[in-house]
Amino acid sequence: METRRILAINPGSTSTKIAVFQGDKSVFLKNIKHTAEELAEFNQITEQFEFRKNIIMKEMVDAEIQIDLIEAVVGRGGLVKPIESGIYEVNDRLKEDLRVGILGEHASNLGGLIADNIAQSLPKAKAYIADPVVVDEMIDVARVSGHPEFQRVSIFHALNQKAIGRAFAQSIDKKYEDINVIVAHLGGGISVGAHLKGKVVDVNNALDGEGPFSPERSGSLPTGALAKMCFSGEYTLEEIKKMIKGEGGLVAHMGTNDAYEIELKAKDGDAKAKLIQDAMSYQVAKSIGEMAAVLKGEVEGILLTGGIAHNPDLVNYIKEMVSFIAPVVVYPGEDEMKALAMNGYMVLRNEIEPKVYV
Ligand SMILES: Nc1ncnc2c1ncn2[C@@H]1O[C@H](COP(=O)(O)OP(=O)(O)O)[C@@H](O)[C@H]1O
Ligand SMILES: CCCC(=O)OP(=O)(O)O
Repeated sequence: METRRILAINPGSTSTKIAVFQGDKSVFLKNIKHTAEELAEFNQITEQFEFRKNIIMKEMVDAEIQIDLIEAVVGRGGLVKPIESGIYEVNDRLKEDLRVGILGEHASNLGGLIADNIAQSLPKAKAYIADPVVVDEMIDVARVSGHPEFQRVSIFHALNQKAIGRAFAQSIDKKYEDINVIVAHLGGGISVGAHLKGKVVDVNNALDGEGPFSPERSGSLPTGALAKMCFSGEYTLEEIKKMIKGEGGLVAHMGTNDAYEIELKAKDGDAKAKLIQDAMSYQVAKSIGEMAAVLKGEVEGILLTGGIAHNPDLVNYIKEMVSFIAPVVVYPGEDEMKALAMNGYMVLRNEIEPKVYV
């Protein structure tokens, strides 16, 4: 029996997920949900460090995990500099970039920081991040926006999108690097990526006002109206930023980041809940159509994943709009915990060399 233990830490915008693996077997998995009110008391993501770390430690103590035996702590990577896909050992430069949020603020910035803090308290553990949200494989033409002052950037659920792309490829006995797929991750944020033979050549910036709206993000907004609002004198920059991330999307329309609550309300006959849920589904389907054009229609599968992919009404809405492109396959939830842990396990087995963040 494999004794090496790996701790995977995944701070998301609406949850903190933790898993402990013994070798390649999951021995503990927990998803702690955070309400919008609970998180509203923190002005900056780094202020949530103690809150989220304490939850992780308490859950492991309650579950009687032998913490001292953990040899690798792998956090979901955050908004560091754009980097290639892979696993990176946490070093001082990485920590500094996560702390200042060199590309912005997101809960995943805490992944590497908490992993490092926990690893340092253990006798033989090292800390890593894997496939952070800034994995950048975009083609040049996709980077150009409508004004040279603005460049499109790759910020998305890279870890889960790639894990699901690989799982789908395996299910059809092909290699991820040989097929084209469109992956829509439907979580606290929503990203829709065009995977061209193993590279995500275009994807919406899921964090900062691009693509479909999500439980807590506005997605693309009418630019002229937004500019006017910015200079109306009625809002501070912080307030506008919150409209785009944190208090946009479902939170703004419905007062909650819980898509399940909206699903139940819509089922119960609440017309507003149904309209907003349909609008979110409609925007996801439109983005999938865009990515089909990026892949010139050569699409092996459209893969829906993330917590909201549990919602059958939303999934059916999207399927009706996009099934003409390619078969739609649903992977509710995510494969991030396993992906994080397996990256750590491969390092422990010397099967892969962790990359150095510079
Ligand atoms: N069984 C379910 N049915 C419908 N929606 C769900 C279900 N489980 C989770 N969700 C919704 O998924 C969203 C969170 O997705 P998740 O991928 O866990 O996000 P994140 O990692 O960004 O916090 C929440 O809005 C939640 O309400
Ligand atoms: C920063 C892009 C990834 C993202 O949106 O993650 P969450 O859905 O966990 O917020």
